[in-house]
Amino acid sequence: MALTASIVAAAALGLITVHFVRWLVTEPSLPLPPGPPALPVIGNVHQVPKTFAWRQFAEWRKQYGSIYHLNVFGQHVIVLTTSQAAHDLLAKRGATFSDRPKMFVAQELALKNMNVLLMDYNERFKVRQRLEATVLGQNASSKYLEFQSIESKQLMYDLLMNAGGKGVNIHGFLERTTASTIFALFYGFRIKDAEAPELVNAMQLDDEFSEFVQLGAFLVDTFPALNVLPGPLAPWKAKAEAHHQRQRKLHIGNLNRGLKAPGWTFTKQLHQTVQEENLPISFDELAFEFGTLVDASLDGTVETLNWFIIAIITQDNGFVAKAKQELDRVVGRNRLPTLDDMPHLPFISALLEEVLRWRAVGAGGVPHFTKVESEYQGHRIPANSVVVANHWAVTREEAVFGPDTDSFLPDRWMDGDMLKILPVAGFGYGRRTCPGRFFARNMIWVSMARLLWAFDITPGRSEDGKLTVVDADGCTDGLVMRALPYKASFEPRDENAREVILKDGDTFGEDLPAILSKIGEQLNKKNNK
Ligand code: HEM
Repeated sequence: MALTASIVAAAALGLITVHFVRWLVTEPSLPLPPGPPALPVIGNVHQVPKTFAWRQFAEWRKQYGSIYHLNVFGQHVIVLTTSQAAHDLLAKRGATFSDRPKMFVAQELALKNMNVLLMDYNERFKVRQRLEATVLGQNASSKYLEFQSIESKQLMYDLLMNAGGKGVNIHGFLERTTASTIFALFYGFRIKDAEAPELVNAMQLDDEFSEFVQLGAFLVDTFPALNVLPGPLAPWKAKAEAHHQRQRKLHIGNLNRGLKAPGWTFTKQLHQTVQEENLPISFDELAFEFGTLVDASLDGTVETLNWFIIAIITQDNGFVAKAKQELDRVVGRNRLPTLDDMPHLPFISALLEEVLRWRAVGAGGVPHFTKVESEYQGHRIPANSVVVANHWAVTREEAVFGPDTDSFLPDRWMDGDMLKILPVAGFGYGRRTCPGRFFARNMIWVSMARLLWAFDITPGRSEDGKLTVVDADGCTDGLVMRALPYKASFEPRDENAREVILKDGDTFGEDLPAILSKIGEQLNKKNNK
């Protein structure tokens, strides 16, 4: 009896202890980060603007500081507004903060879980990340310089031929340049102009897809149980399936083309790796992997270059003349600058950093997700929170970047080592940092250097000859902040510039298979070492 009583007492004590420990672990012992006051059920939904929400998110830093909390229909959203907070959580605690929020319609229905950007940080994702690094890492990216140089020469030629005088909307030329570089390396064919069906098709699908990733676009994203509804009551199902089929047709068609193309391609290289290493990636999945990379590469690169032109037109406080002086001193007037000149052209590199800061094209940030609860600076970050670094706010931190963060001031990158070691917000953070950043940087740098070396760039003129006004703040909403259409005029700076561009600027006669084979040889020689 005494033994039974002792056992009962011990069991009771044990249970109390377990409950106490569980309470300690699970009960919210720390407060949530501060944030705007929430209403029952809808939380802060009524305070979040329907468009350009990222602007309000950046504004809230003034009231709530470097980390704040929103409630969106019960979903915890943690917004990070300083470089330090973003780096501390998304990079230093990457093992915890590298998943993605569930976007039911986009990821599960429209893409059948085949889009790497939306995948959770799991083994499946890591296999793809490793594959991407073999063709997009810093070392691999150095093998594409010659081809990137050819495409940027073509850009100079196109602008010389088409964008002088009253000027034109040059977006299509920038789009062609990036797309052609990417499509050639991935699939073995170049893009002649912005009307090429391969490019038009990809851009249309990209626009269509962005509808699927708008916050609140589908109620079923918030309540996935609604997906059991039959077709007529669940119109998103047919819409997502039709989109999936269109994407599949495009990506499978491109992959087959890349595998059959003469010379080396990304598709051949990675398809071979998948087979040799017996990786668990089906043909469809591989096709979608390439499709995602192509989509991700176009927007960021094209829009960053486009914002650079707008900076030249609207923000010139002397930086254009300074850049031209540096170029003329180092490069002279008889050849285009090349990526080999980079170490000697620090001001051009400062321009690149400043445009990535001034107009980080993913202004609202790309959301991460955490499945486990954690603590930061005395605040509780609940399990299953969306965690997003607001790039607009992070890039406007005066304590980091100095005063006047809304202005384009490249000199802020010329002195002070602190900025040089900062993770660049524009490419995201930690284990989800953009894998295409080396490739993109080279492409943008060489184009920027050549544009400044070759042209005087001014706003375009209207039919009656008046200078048009370019709005540096006008932009589209969405995941990528695109500038609104504008006209710009590109006149060669001097006869030398015209001659150099004309000399071998039309590059469509180049032997693409030979160039690609050489890239493949160099890449694999290095990889095998
Ligand atoms: C200036 C050009 C570019 C910018 C500003 C940019 C920006 C970004 C950002 C902000 C992210 C999200 C990072 C995060 O979640 O924290 C991202 C992801 C990604 N980017 Fe880029 N990107 C650019 C060019 C490229 C290029 C050229 C490629 C491929 C060739 C590429 C492929 C990707 C992919 C696949 C992801 C998804 C990574 C993941 O979810 O883990 N990007 N990029």
